[in-house]
Amino acid sequence: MPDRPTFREEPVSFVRRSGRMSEAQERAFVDLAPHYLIEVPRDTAWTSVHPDALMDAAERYGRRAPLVVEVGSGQGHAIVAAAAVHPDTDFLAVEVFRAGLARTMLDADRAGVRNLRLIEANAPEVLSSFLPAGSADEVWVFFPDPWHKKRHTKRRLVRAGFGAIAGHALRDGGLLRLATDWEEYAVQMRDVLDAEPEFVRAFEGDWAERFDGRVMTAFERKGIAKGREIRDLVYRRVSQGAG
Ligand SMILES: C[S@@+](CC[C@H](N)C(=O)[O-])C[C@H]1O[C@@H](n2cnc3c(N)ncnc32)[C@H](O)[C@@H]1O
Repeated sequence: MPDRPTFREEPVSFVRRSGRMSEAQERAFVDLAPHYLIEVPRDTAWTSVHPDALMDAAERYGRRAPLVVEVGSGQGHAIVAAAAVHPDTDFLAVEVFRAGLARTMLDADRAGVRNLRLIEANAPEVLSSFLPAGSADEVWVFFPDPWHKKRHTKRRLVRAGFGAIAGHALRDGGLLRLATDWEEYAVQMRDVLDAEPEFVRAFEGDWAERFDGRVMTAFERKGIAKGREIRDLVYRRVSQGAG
């Protein structure tokens, strides 16, 4: 019996966007991907990470350092900025949006960022299959698609079961940081993670303080412009049985 979730049977939290990439973006894939992009061995379906593949961080980054993973990194604004100011930490951006990955590589290259790698794949698969257990110090989920229509909420990334998926990749004591401008999704995230035995709240009161390592992205700006509250959450992974 397989002991990993089979993601092809689950609704995914993204739609594949078509649309052409600009010339610069196409070039990023040719010129910059060899340095930045980690090719993940795949199963037959596009999104399926091969269940036997495992990332060797020391080989990928050429050293051993704390690892921060951002899932759904979009254009890469947050992770490129963080990688630039924390050269002693390794960063991994996981995204399905090719033009966003291209933009991330171009910005990283321009900023001289070398401690960043990118993966084009369905994030839950990367967290649960490709990253070795306990290999990440932090997992970030900033402004995930809210899928606000009732019939779509099952597509949300942070839903029942997500704690186990993120918890697999995180080391004991590691942090799961989240932010959203969608109040009802924020409440769902908190309910889901409060119920996960391997996580405890790392904040007091109803919501966490704004994470000062998170730069303002277009999604946050848009939420603020629409008068929405930005909600931050942060959870600490505890070893099973200790929490
Ligand atoms: C609303 S955007 C936010 C981007 C970025 N975090 C920010 O704050 O600017 C959400 C992003 O998550 C990506 N995404 C959604 N589901 C994903 C998944 N399962 N795996 C990888 N990326 C995903 C989407 O392609 C999109 O770029």
